[in-house]
Amino acid sequence: MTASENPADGPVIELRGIDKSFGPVQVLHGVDFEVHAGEVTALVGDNGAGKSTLVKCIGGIHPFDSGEYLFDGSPVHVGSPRDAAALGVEIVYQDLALADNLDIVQNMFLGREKKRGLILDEYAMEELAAETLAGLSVRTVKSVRQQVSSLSGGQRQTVAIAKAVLWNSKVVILDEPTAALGVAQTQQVLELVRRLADKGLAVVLISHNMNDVFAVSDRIAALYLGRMAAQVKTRDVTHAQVVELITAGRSGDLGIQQANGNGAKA
Ligand SMILES: Nc1ncnc2c1ncn2[C@@H]1O[C@H](COP(=O)(O)OP(=O)(O)OP(=O)(O)O)[C@@H](O)[C@H]1O
Repeated sequence: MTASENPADGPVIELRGIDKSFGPVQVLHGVDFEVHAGEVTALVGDNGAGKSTLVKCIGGIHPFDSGEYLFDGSPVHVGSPRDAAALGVEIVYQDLALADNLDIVQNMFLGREKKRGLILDEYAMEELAAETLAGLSVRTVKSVRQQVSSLSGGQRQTVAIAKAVLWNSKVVILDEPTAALGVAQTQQVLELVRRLADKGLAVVLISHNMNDVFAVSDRIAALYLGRMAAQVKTRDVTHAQVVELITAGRSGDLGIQQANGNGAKA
């Protein structure tokens, strides 16, 4: 276990004072954000608050204008998704980007196929795909050779998450993974999200669903109009306070200490 896998240690990712504009429009204003190993950090905020933009800065898709990006405590330059992947940062988007006409193994290794010489090592990929799914206690998928088009929404989300953790990821960012799912499938995906953190990964969960946020997160980071309104321990806040943070950018009865994520430990 490396230092970053111990939740008692510092954040895996720490962003300080991130500013980001698109042309004349400033979308992120001095945003500080931390994610910790072994924890689920829910990133919440109203439509247009800047959640996707922040995550795309973390994933190297958008360069930010100013601010610092620290990984395991050291400053890094993440200028492309490849840089982010090299650090072990993977983003699973809501629209998933799985190829329907390919099977689970082909999807999980798409663009990063294992080869023996010039030949695809189908057996090794099959085994690793099955191992990864089993390691995440995913039992709903019958065969790793199943076409992705035949999977349910929850199974697709599961495959997309398994694909992200296949590459020794340290940080997995999930963009609204339950948005299109029914009750039972949402439950399965949330359990998987929790297991990822329990295995030592740092998980960021973008969500509009307060029930999901409170069911699975350890911390909540609330963006309001491109500013970080608060980062708090989930156990230190109520639904009503989080809703206030999202809709008004503050919560009257939330202490400054907590708003800075330094709330008293229970
Ligand atoms: N490529 C872009 N060019 C110009 N403006 C952009 C671009 N991407 C995002 N924006 C603007 O930045 C702001 C924040 O958008 P962003 O998608 O980050 O919000 P969000 O919190 O993820 O919202 P939602 O919950 O609706 O997905 C919005 O006003 C949006 O119009």
